[in-house]
Amino acid sequence: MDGNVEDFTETARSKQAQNMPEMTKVECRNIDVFYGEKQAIFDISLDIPDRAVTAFIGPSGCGKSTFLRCINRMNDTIESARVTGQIFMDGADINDHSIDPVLLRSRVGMVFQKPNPFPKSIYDNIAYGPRIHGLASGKQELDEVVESALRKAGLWDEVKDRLLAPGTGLSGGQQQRLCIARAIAVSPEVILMDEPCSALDPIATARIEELIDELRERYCIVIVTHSMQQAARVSQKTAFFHLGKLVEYGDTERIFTNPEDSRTQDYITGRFG
Ligand SMILES: Nc1ncnc2c1ncn2[C@@H]1O[C@H](COP(=O)(O)OP(=O)(O)OP(=O)(O)O)[C@@H](O)[C@H]1O
Repeated sequence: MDGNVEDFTETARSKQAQNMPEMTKVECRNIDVFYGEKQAIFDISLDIPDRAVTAFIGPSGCGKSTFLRCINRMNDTIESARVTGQIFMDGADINDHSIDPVLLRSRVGMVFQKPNPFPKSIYDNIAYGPRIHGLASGKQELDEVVESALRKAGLWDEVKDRLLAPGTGLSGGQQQRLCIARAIAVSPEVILMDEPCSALDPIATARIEELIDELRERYCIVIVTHSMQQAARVSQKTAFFHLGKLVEYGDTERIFTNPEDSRTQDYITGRFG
């Protein structure tokens, strides 16, 4: 048979995705976040689409990271933090008492500002999550999961001959792609990225941006960025935050060319922030 079925299905799926109406993956409703007495997020409601990149932008301290951390319940790990409101992923309330936050965090992976590989080999950095979550039944299957994650993160060719070398021995950009591969290895549906390029040089940044563009065909991606150029390059949706409030949210192209709110206009034209 000419061409294989999987290729065909994937092509059809991505074609379908281009033509399909936008599907919401994560619905956030009336989110407030407090650190002790201090309120950091004020009544934010936002629908995040699947198979697209959503950028969170806004001046320092406006609450981008705090809001991002609500999506995988990372704020649960901060003692003073209290979150109210509801977040639904595929219609299910992620704060429901039946949801295991550890499992949730494998479905909603996170990549941080500074690459943070484990002090383990490249192979074990990737294999760690699948082992814990029982996602591979033997050595061969685990090898396949590791290879597949490294390929999707665009790192396989650079590391395939040194899988047992320490992850911390890679360059900064490679370490960040290793962390993306580590998130991918547990088959997430959503990937949260908190300023993933801020510690990288322009070439490594461009490589990560290309990767984000490739990954959006499969995942719902949310990226916090200080770079407006980066938001414009990689995202389809942009949310502008200011003083803990969501000021404006919409198609990236519109936000950057025709913002409705004067605060958004001032921020994107560099008048504050
Ligand atoms: N762990 C914490 N304990 C107390 N307050 C916090 C904590 N984390 C953040 N805040 C406060 O909450 C507000 C929002 O911070 P957050 O880090 O979410 O903003 P941000 O927009 O991501 O900022 P930046 O762009 O500088 O990273 C700030 O006033 C910050 O000081």
